[in-house]
Amino acid sequence: MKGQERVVVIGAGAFGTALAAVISLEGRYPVTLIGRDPELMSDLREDRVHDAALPGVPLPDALEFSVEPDAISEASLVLFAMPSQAQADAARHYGPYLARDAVVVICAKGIDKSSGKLLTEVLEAELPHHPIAVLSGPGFAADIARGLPTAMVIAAEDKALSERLANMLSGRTFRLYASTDRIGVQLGGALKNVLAIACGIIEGAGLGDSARAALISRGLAEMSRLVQAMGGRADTVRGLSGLGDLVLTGTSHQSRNLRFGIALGKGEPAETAGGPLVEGFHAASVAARLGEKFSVELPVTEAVAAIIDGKLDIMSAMEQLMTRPIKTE
Ligand SMILES: NC(=O)C1=CN([C@@H]2O[C@H](COP(=O)(O)OP(=O)(O)OC[C@H]3O[C@@H](n4cnc5c(N)ncnc54)[C@H](OP(=O)(O)O)[C@@H]3O)[C@@H](O)[C@H]2O)C=CC1
Ligand SMILES: O=C(CO)COP(=O)(O)O
Repeated sequence: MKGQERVVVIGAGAFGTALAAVISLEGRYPVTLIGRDPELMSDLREDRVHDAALPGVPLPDALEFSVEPDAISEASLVLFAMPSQAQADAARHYGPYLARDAVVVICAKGIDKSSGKLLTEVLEAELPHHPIAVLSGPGFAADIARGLPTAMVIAAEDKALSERLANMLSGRTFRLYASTDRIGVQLGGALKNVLAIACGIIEGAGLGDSARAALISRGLAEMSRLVQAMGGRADTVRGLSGLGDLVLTGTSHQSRNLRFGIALGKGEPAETAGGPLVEGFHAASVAARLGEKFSVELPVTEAVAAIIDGKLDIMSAMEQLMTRPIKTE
């Protein structure tokens, strides 16, 4: 990244708009938000509010909007803020417009379902000449956009790059920590969604707050095992991406994953309660398969995947989890 920095955020949904707004508000770099719907982008330019995604939140005057992919050609930093299952398509579509030394940041929390690969692997295959970083951690789009204090983590393989990105994107209300553990940061973001669904199931089925606390700590142990087996650092998930985000989305009704779990816990079928934006709905089965591939026990993740697939009912899942062989902690 040389010369004048320019930031582009692709994906004019809740998270993309919130990120573009909070970065633009600092006034340090020109920021453009790219969406696909010309009418929406024109309304955003005109009204400076995203009624569907962030109702009532004013967007900064300096924020630019575009539907043109070539708006990214001047950007030194490009944030991919579309859902996990759309990241590969987006890379194929926007890749040809990237500037030669542009850095790409994955802002989704999931695993690619069709390949079973981490999103960094998917984007590296599509965009082999660009460094790929990952942004994750606890932060609801609405909180970020409203200027409430939020801390997240940004991971890049290169330490200097991760620190540069954290400095570049942090501001008065949005604070980023730097990491070099892209595997831990991504898996923390993807697996916490599955565990937030489990917290929701517990709530919806009336199984009590003690069960939720047990699930959060045993879920964390599960995340650490998979991260380590896949080459990441176990302690990463005890930070913002992992524990931090699990505490947020496992307890706040703002979370779509928690709300989906509550609906399951109340007996709604997964097909009607789920949707493209419940990332854990997609990640559960693929994470369970990763557990098998890397010979790691993921009992909670496996139970959530089986409940979603209609292979296990909630009370049987609970019995299975409670009667596993006794272990040391
Ligand atoms: N909402 C939140 O609080 C947070 C969300 N995240 C993560 O951010 C990701 C996005 O979530 P969120 O913003 O809430 O979802 P939204 O549905 O609000 O936004 C998704 C956006 O992605 C766009 N999109 C979908 N497919 C493509 C594609 N192939 N190319 C370009 N754009 C595409 C959609 O555009 P269109 O409308 O044209 O389909 C839409 O604008 C998820 O992985 C989520 O886990 C992370 C932290 C917080
Ligand atoms: O990841 C999030 C906040 O950190 C958003 O969670 P949900 O996708 O469950 O709403």
